Amino acid sequence: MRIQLITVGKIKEKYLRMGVEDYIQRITPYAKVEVTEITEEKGQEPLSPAEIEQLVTKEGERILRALSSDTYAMALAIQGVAFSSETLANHLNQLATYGRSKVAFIIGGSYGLSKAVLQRADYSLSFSKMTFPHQLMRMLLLEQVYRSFKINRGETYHK
Ligand SMILES: C[S@@+](CC[C@H](N)C(=O)[O-])C[C@H]1O[C@@H](n2cnc3c(N)ncnc32)[C@H](O)[C@@H]1O
Repeated sequence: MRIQLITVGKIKEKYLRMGVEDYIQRITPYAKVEVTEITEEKGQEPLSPAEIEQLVTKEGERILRALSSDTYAMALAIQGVAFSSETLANHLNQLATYGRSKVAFIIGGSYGLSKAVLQRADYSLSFSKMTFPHQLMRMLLLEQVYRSFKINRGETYHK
């Protein structure tokens, strides 16, 4: 399986960069991980709703360009569907079974994901109703993807 992680913006904190690298290394025996960092749009704060919409739309256009048409896309969105770790593991397993070998996870920037990206996504996945910073979200997601592979292989991992 090829996992593409599409994220808006870069990771600035060293400890998060190290955590992300660590989980990518751990996932590598199970899947190839490719990170696509989309340039974050900047605006003069405070932004009006129209300016936010414009900014998110521009980021969304870049995200859509980074997604190939045969990629199964999972958007990370607070308002999406909340999965258990087992459900995510099963979802990835099903995709592999049905030959969907390219899976992208998309993490938005400070203002979230555009409507076009949410419409293109095959699924919207929520990690809870809480808002997490996008840099931390990247590490949390990779940990859950790693956990999925461990669950699917029946391998032991921390509870
Ligand atoms: C700082 S958040 C954006 C907050 C923005 N107000 C929104 O409603 O999307 C940055 C990105 O992290 C991801 N994210 C943050 N919290 C999340 C959660 N609880 N579940 C799923 N994704 C989350 C989403 O992809 C979001 O676009």
